[in-house]
Amino acid sequence: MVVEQLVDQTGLSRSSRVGGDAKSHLITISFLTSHGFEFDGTKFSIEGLYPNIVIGARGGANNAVVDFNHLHELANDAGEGLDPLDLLLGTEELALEVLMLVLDEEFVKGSRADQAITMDLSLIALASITLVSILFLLKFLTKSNHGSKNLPKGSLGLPLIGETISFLNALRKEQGAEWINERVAKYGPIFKTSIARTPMIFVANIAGNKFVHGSSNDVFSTNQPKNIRALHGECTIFELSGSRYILVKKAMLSFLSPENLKDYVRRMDDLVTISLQKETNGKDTIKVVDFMKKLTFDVACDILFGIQDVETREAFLDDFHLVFEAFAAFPLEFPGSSYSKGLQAKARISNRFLPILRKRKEELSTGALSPTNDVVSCLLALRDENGEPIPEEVVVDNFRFLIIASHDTTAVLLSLMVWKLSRDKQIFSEVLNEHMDILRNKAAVAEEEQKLTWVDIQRMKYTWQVAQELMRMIPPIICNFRKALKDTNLGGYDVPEGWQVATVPLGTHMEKDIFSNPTEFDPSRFDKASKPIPPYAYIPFGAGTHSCIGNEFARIETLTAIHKLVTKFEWSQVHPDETITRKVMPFPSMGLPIKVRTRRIPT
Ligand code: HEM
Repeated sequence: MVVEQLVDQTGLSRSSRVGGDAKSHLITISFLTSHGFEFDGTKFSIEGLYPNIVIGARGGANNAVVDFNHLHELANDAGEGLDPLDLLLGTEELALEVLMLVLDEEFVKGSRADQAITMDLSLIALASITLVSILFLLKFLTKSNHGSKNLPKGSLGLPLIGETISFLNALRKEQGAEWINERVAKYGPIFKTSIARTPMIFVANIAGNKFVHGSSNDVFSTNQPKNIRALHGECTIFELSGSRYILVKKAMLSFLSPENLKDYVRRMDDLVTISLQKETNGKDTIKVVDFMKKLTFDVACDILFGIQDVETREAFLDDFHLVFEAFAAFPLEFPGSSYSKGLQAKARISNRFLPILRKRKEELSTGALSPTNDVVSCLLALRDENGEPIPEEVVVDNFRFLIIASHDTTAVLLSLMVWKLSRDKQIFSEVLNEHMDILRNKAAVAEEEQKLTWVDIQRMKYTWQVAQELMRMIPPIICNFRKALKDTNLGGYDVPEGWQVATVPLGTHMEKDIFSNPTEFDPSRFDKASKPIPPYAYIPFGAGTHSCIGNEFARIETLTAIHKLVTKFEWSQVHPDETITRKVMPFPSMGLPIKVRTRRIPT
């Protein structure tokens, strides 16, 4: 049963089943070899990387067995829902990374690097007991630290792993709502858990959202969990506070406020038109997810940062993708892990960006460039209360932050829109009518005048309602993190200083007392005339002080791209059953390939 579960849930293939010990974990040789392990007939090792980790093999050449018998038994005895299977039930990559974590951190750390240790089954069993002893000791210590506190109910899982694997697994299958609902049913809308080695309190109701997002900055800060901060940087707008935060935010807002955005509509029209032409030229199939990621990246580079050079953009894009991948990876640094690759990519982005920054600085000093030219120039021209410029690190970190905040989020929304429009004829025909009306109104004017305007964007009401409903059911951002700066009380529970708190949009978005028939896709909920949505209930763009300042930018970009797509092309999904999967961000699982052809507009 355990073996079957492992094989089913990891998707690992195995050529034959050997052993059959229900409490052993089987990993196929092909899986290990494809991840760099070498097999010498009896045992595996990774030459070079991990000379002192060797996994015992038994039953011939087909399977390696990692025996967590004792871990399993002890976890069962503890009766706290601890499941060592979680260790190996993630994706192949996660399984390997977690395996490494367990072997590397707990078993092998103390050994001399030049001494190869063969971990045969009995050694692994012995090590399992040691591991469990350490884990329970840690758990005991963790508990005793907060013994007198009234913490929310919930499980912290295993100290090292917490509930990371089951959480990431649920997201991967777009079952985040189920993961949350299960815990809400068991523990209530405020519950504790531990993700990515960080104890956390999840909040899934309006009162909790209001308390967390509405509190002053001395109660909760937007400081991110360690693994996310390492990827974003220490000086992003989320990590800044006080006057430095206000200074940087004002600079960003000067580019993102609705008044200024009016001027970008034509430029967005140009960028979308050119990108679509390039992408569809000579092709009958395009991959929507890749296209949307590139489009939103190009738009941010061009409009916000004035980076027009195509080669520079492409080099940046590859590294940004590695950083995104790392957000979804188990936060473990070892050569070749996704997390390490993300950190290296982050460093390369900074190095590539620094010469651009220095050139802008020089041009600003000679007057060749105005601070209103782009966000970087604007940040460089800032002076703090002492008349000092802000450190370069702040500019670099916020360049990376803005690209990350603006690009994948909007690419998610656009991909979800195309996915939904491809499979729902009625919604598609209402959207098409809205856009054809706008096009018909422009038929009589000169070509240059046919570009979209701010007024046209305001007329795309129904299309935006579809987008809003998609973000209700599949919010691009799954959690908003806060850190308690002092002991506080949330819904009757103690929140210890230093703990991470996460509001979960799905908690209220799928609440039937707020959104009737929440599993039904109904854009009319967002029609002004229908039942008003209470504050802090609908939070895809967050709420309160730190709510998204790019929501209007995202709206214009989404509506412009959908306008061009529906009016210029007809398309159909290559895989009509394609589902949504979330590796942090929810994208169509196969990248959403569509067959496209130019739309014939009746004369
Ligand atoms: C569909 C697209 C987008 C979604 C769903 C989204 C979502 C969010 C959310 C949920 C937050 C609040 C996070 C929190 O409270 O912890 C946020 C903040 C932020 N977003 Fe967005 N965002 C989107 C697009 C954009 C764009 C296009 C930009 C910039 C051009 C942007 C810039 C920012 C910034 C700077 C913040 C931080 C504000 C602050 O801390 O004061 N976002 N976004």
